[in-house]
Amino acid sequence: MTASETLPKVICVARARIPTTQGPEIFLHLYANDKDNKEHLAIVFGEDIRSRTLFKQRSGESQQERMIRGAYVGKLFPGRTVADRDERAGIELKFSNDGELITDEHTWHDQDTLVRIHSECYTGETAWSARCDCGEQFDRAGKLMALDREGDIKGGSGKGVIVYLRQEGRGIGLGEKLKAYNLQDLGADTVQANLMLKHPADGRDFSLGRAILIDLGIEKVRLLTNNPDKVEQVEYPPFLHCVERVPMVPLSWTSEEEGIHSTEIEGYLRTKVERMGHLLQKPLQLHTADEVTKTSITTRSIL
Ligand SMILES: Nc1nc2c(ncn2[C@@H]2O[C@H](COP(=O)(O)OP(=O)(O)OP(=O)(O)O)[C@@H](O)[C@H]2O)c(=O)[nH]1
Ligand SMILES: [Zn+2]
Repeated sequence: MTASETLPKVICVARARIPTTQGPEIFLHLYANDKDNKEHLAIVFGEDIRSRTLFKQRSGESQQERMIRGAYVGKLFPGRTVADRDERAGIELKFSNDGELITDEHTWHDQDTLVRIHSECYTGETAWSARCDCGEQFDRAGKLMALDREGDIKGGSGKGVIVYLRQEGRGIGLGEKLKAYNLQDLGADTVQANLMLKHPADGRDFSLGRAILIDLGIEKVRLLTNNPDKVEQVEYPPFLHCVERVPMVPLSWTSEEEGIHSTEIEGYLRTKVERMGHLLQKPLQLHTADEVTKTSITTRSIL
């Protein structure tokens, strides 16, 4: 993907601090755009990852109005009157003559950033579905962004972005996805079911994800995905570059207790690998010496 490809216009409408039940606070950004009328989101770990469209100064706008939109530096507290300066923290943002945010030490830039471009999945994220791993991926992405590392995976150390695209059902919407589930219960796989409903296997468009990342000043992306198409979509020189693909191995593949264990999930993952080219491989199950004398390496059938 090169910069000659048109980038949709996005504008961050509002941002708010969300203390989470998991520990770290996040900054939820809501976007409007010129391609669809959906409210795409960015879940941002780190106060200093700043949306350029949110922070751009608007003529005639008061400091109070800026704070209400979420275009403030540092922390809000009762009695605060200036958005662009946090007296308590001693931080002040600078702007160019035409009101653009000037990137300085108070704004995250030019560093590798852990990113997930995640498509909405109501069933997997909210309805406890064991048909897919979307909910697990969403949770793990957030966890990894808060951690310095998890096993041999370098985390985000409190910095990261989950771009949350309202592309339910790989873009076909929840109603059609429910019909696809019924077709799957009748024996179709997730690709066949989409095609039988006269939809493309995967009709998603990640250009809004690119535009949101660029708006947030992200340049070098460590992308949490198994989907090669997402890696390709994030390449947008000279603005955006995927420096690393960070695999998301299903928890159930490395743990008997954790993760989703269901017949449906095996078929879902199998289809991703065999029919959608996802880069997923079951880790080798190494028998440790104290379990068996032989040191054979056995691999469970991949799928
Ligand atoms: N049409 C259809 N969509 C599904 C089905 N199961 C999950 N989905 C959708 O597939 C999408 C999952 O996408 P993501 O988890 O963001 O990404 P991915 O393409 O699976 O690749 P990763 O980044 O490796 O997770 C969501 O929009 C889900 O709603 C299904 O059976 N049929
Ligand atoms: Zn899902």
